[in-house]
Order: sequence, then C-alpha cells, then structure tokens
Amino acid sequence: MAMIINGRELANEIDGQTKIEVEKLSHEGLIPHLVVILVGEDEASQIYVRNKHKRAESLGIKSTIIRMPVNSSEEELLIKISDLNKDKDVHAILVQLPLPEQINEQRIIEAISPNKDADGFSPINVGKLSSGETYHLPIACTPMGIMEMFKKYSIDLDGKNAVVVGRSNIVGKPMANLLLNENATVTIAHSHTKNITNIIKQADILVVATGIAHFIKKDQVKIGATVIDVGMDRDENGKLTGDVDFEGVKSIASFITPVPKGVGPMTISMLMKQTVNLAKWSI
Ligand SMILES: Nc1nc(=O)c2c([nH]1)NC[C@@H]1CN(c3ccc(C(=O)N[C@@H](CCC(=O)O)C(=O)O)cc3)C=[N+]21
Ligand SMILES: [Mg+2]
Repeated sequence: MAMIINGRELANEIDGQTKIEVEKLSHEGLIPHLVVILVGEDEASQIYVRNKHKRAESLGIKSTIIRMPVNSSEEELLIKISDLNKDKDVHAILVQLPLPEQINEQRIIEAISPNKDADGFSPINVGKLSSGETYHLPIACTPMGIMEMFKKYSIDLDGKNAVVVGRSNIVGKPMANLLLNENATVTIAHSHTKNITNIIKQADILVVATGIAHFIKKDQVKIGATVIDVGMDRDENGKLTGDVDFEGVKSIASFITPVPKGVGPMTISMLMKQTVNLAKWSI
C-alpha cells in the first residue's frame, strides 16, 4: 500500500518558513508584493485568485488583485503590465490563465519582466531552466512544488525512469526539465504518443497532467512507482478528482499524491515562496 504524500501538510510547513522570511524582510523595510491580474469573471479563476490572495495575506505578503473586464484588449493588458514592470513597489506579477480569446497568452507572458515573473513562464526564465541554470531563477510553481515533495519524502530521482504525461508549458515541459536536471531519464508522453500504456508502465516516477479524470488505472502502473497527480478534474457528481484512479493505483504504488490536498496546495506555497525570492533578488 502506497504512502500518501500529504501536500496540504507540506504546504503548511513551507508557508511557516515563508512567513518567518517575510517577517525578517519586513523588519528591513522590504515587504514582498504580489500583483495578480484577473481578466474576466471565470468562476474557477475567481476562486483560485481569492485563494492566492488569502494565502498571501496570511503570510504578511502584500497582495493586490487587478480585475479587468472580460472584453479588455491585449493592448490594455500590455499597458497594465508595462506599468507594473516599472513600479518599484511591485516584486511579482501573475496574469491568471486562461485569458479571454481575443488576447494572445504568449504575447502577455513575454511582456512580464523576467525579474517579476511570479509563474516562471517568461521565455528568458524557461530558457535558463532548460539550460540547467538555476541562479535567481523563478520556476513554474506546480513542478517546483512536486520537486519539494520528492525532497521531503526522500524520493531519489537519479537514473530513474520518469514519465511525464502531458506537455503543457505550465506543467509538463518545466517538470521534464527539472527531472532531467536531477539526472532522471525523462520521457514526455502526450495525446499523440503511440503505445502510451507501455511507456507509462516503465515509469519509476510518473507525473500525470492530462486533465482527463482517472486517465491512469492500476494495471498501467509499475509496482512500487511514485505517482504524482496534477489533475484538477470533476467526476460525474461534480466532485474534485484527479487524473489518477487513486483508490486502484494506491494499492500498488509506493508513493501517491491525492486530489485534493496534493499538488494544488503546494502550487500556491511555491508561488508565495517565489514572490519572496523575487523581492529579495530585486535588491
Ligand atoms: N498564471 C497562472 N498561474 C497559475 O499557477 C495558475 C493559473 N494561472 N491558472 C489556473 C491554474 C490552477 N492553479 C491551482 C492552484 C492551486 C490549486 C489548489 O490549491 N487546489 C486545492 C483544492 C481547491 C478546491 O477545492 O477547488 C487542492 O488541490 O487541494 C488549484 C489550482 C493555479 N493555476
Ligand atoms: Mg491537489
């Protein structure tokens, strides 16, 4: 029976350290400041943004939410970002995704200063990660949170077969780079991959980010594998569930993350930590 990785608990532990760090910086006159831009009124996005705001405030981080109407133009958003890039009081900028369809997401991401890139999505920072450079580098928060889980549970990556299912810029690609930097043998599988079941079965470390509820079943998973579920799906009753059939897979894995209380809370903790780091690196 697998050990269940408690993301909620680890997130609280990391938040405790972040809070102490914020107190120290505040005494020195530096109050880390995160600005989140929310365009439109998507229900899920509103909840995420509110959660980030609450977490920031509980840690003493200054948090500002900028709300823009759903029909905002790309130009309007670019002007807002340009203002924030210049504002010395702002250390971290996050534009909540997804954006309305009239706005090109990549163009927006590229406009955020790499030095204020709360998400680690800027091409400069993505390039550094891919080059194995980590000095003062903001990194995508979800994969970072997963790396913290490996560290906390002493899960060795060196020489292991790691399979990342999903190739998004937000999770799959940065995850693969982080695993590669730790000497794992990394395969990225996705919707066009042939014989995906055979590839998944080889994984000592399996990270699943497909957005398909219960995509991974027990019979596809190697005995003793570590299974990380990035899914945030809804089951037939509307309940939050993951990309992994947790009940089945936990009987053969050695470590597994639940949904909720797995990867999700860690993502927010990493965002808070990254905001503090960006503030520190700014001076
Ligand atoms: N620029 C940008 N950066 C992001 O990091 C970003 C984004 N846009 N857009 C949306 C996704 C999604 N995301 C989540 C973070 C935490 C939880 C989380 O804490 N989930 C809880 C449960 C929450 C619930 O009950 O609904 C958990 O898994 O236990 C979920 C989802 C960040 N995202
Ligand atoms: Mg979760």
